[in-house]
Amino acid sequence: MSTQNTRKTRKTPPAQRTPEAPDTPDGSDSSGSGSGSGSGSGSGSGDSGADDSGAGGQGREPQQNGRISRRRLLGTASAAGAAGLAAGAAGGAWAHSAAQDAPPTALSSLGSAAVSFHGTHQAGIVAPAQAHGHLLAFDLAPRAGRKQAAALLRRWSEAARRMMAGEPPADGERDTGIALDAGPASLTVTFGFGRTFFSRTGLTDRLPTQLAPLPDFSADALDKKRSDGDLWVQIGADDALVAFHALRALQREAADTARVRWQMSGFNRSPGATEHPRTMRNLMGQVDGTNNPRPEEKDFTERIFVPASGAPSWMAGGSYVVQRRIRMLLDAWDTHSLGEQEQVIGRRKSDGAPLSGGHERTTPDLDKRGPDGQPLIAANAHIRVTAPASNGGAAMLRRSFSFHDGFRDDGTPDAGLLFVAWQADPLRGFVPVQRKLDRGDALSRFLRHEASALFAVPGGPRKGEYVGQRLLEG
Ligand SMILES: C=CC1=C(C)c2cc3[nH]c(cc4nc(cc5[nH]c(cc1n2)c(C)c5CCC(=O)O)C(CCC(=O)O)=C4C)c(C)c3C=C
Ligand SMILES: [Fe+2]
Repeated sequence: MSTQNTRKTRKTPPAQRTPEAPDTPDGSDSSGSGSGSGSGSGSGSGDSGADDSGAGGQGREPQQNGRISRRRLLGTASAAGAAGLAAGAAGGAWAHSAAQDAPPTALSSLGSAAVSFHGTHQAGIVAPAQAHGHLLAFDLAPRAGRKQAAALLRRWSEAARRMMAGEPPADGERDTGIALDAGPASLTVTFGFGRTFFSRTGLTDRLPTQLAPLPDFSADALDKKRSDGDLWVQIGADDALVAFHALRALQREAADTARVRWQMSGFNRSPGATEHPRTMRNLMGQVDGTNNPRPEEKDFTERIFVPASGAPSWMAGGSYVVQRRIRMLLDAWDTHSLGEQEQVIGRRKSDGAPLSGGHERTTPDLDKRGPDGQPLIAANAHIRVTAPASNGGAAMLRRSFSFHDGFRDDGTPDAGLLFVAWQADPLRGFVPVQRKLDRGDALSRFLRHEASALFAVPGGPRKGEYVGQRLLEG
């Protein structure tokens, strides 16, 4: 599978690094050449076809996503301690003077990971979700049409390409400076088009049938002001300032052409926070993302992406994203015992293993019964109701962010999941599964669906192209 490419940038020249600190877990130099000549000197050539895989929601193995340089271990306190121990072991006057005279050594490798803007698919779909995310929709200004929209997408694409490479968003323009000192920190920027974009720009003949409005679900209590929108932007980065810098740069660039309709911010676990890369946890404490489709599965690409021969042609390599703000009733959730909580999902809370036995990656046995004759995974357990086998094979790639926007008037947390699901066709992904959930699974009574949106996310741009060019100029 060819997806967007990844590479490593090196902000810290080799001369500034301690000789004890290995570049990679096995101690080999991840730069390949070892010349450390700045951006693009890493093991990938930037556009060489390296895979942005790693399965959304899965733990981040350096070898899985090719995005991790100088081992993220160095970003942890224990790693900093280990580096200190190594320096101590070298001992003597050299170590002492090196500590005093050498320029400061980078404590973290998080910043140096870069994702390429170019590729078959846009960045920010297959790569694991970053620690910080901003999801926002813009509406075109009343006087803005197709020409202004095209100019905006061109400006946005150039700014995104530059920031994802660790550069300021525009040449010769005063940057805000918010991300100064940091590398790209795995920044990805992803752009999409909502149904209303096509009427605003006179492009209704190019409206994909897949952008038909989602059906009404009985459990929905949607805030229209925080739903839908002409344009969608997803920003993810492993550094909060890098993420905000991108958000601010794109919002400034929109200028008079488009206004923010809504914005939601979320988070995930920081890389390096766990001893080993692990699947994410959500705010209910569950391991979340285990049974996502995986890039190595043979039907992954056809499930998630529009094929090259797909219709409309401008969506080749693209995907459809459903975003929902789902508030969790955490106070109610917390009143339930561990056993009850595990029954709701059908998996163990500690390690995500199915209640039918095994470990996290064991296929759940939906037929297995306990000594009482009852199914070990309850009839209304979330994983039974959402399993592709229960929904005519419907599958989606979930790549969500948790959110916490303070506390509501009643004192309960305004927190939950910014659910983000990717699929080649929402009618074979989100819609049938949500229809089933809407009839009631055990989890639904702890959730409130408060906002919803569906966007067409075109394929990744080729070099020199901007996102959506095939739609706007094709
Ligand atoms: C319409 C689709 C889905 C919504 C909405 C949804 C909300 C939601 N889910 C969790 C927590 C978990 N979901 C898990 C699995 C899972 N969920 C969906 C779909 C929706 N979830 C699918 C398709 C699956 C995979 C099913 C399977 O094939 O086994 C799990 C288990 C671990 C995992 O596989 O990820 C958890 C936990 C929350 C908290 C939530 C809304 C806030
Ligand atoms: Fe789920």
